Amino acid sequence: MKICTLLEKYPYINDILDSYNIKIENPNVELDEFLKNLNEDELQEHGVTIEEIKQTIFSLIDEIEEIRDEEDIYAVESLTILGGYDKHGNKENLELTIYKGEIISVVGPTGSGKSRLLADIEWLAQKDTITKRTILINGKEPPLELRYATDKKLVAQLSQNMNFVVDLTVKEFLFLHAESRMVENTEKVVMEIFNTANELAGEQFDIDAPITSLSGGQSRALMIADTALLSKSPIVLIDEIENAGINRKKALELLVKQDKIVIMSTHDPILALLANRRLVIKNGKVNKIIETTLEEKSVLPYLEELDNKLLTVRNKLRDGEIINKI
Ligand SMILES: Nc1ncnc2c1ncn2[C@@H]1O[C@H](COP(=O)(O)OP(=O)(O)OP(=O)(O)O)[C@@H](O)[C@H]1O
Repeated sequence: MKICTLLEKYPYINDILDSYNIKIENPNVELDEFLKNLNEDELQEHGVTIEEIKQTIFSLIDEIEEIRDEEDIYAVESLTILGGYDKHGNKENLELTIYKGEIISVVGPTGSGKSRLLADIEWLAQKDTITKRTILINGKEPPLELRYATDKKLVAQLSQNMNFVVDLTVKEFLFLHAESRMVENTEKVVMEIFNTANELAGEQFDIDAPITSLSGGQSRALMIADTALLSKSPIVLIDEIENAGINRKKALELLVKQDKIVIMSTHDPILALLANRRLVIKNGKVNKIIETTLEEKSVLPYLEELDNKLLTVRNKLRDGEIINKI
């Protein structure tokens, strides 16, 4: 490949050459040719050989390609669920495509199969779960390595009973995660997640608090802020966060703002109506898909008012007050 093409594709090569004071006189020559014509004596002053420079350039290219491949994996535009069979073996007539930035709610009676649907998505099922559903990413079967890789997770899960077990402070935990993601400006990202988590949480917490000391609501607020602002996973599954002690509406807005696909199983009417569409599960299959109309959405303020009233009573109970009128 010619030097000019290489530099265009991998501008970091410039930094390598600069560090050895190598100037490019003719960018139209092939890399091998260019390297062959370097002055060995001058390079010796920098304690490096032509072969070593070649190796450094090739390993840089490999590294960049690996990062680019990974970025491609996370570039999810859509997720498609192809139907399988219900609990009685009847066919599930379903071909549903969900696009990034969409919120889908999953509703249905207890035991109907809501968690199973989320598990199928998490597992990127390929007719190999009890429901025989198939999950496609960008309209295609996802690569096998994605299903088994522990470090490349397309799907992040948030659930009601999630707790931290590591002995770190909030700050240490966020720094560790941000550094492992190799983000630029780690401190800024960490503070953004921390502040966002505090906006979502019912009660505030300190950045130096041990994460094991956080309440359920605070832990979930931290996980949601972390998932939205740091995790690469483009698909987020939420299993019943109704009593999670967090601002649910803000949490959903935050995830959608990051262009994630959000799928949540819920019994909470407010959450269900915040979604663009809701899947009604019956006997282990998606029985209906309902678009949330403007008319349905217009009920939201009323439900939110009711919800706030209930919250007031709950707080009064907690504070040992007597409940009379609301
Ligand atoms: N299509 C299916 N075929 C066979 N079994 C199924 C199917 N769908 C769900 N099940 C099974 O039915 C049981 C109940 O399903 P699941 O736990 O998903 O229900 P749920 O709606 O999440 O209930 P809850 O609201 O109580 O959490 C599980 O054992 C699950 O594996």
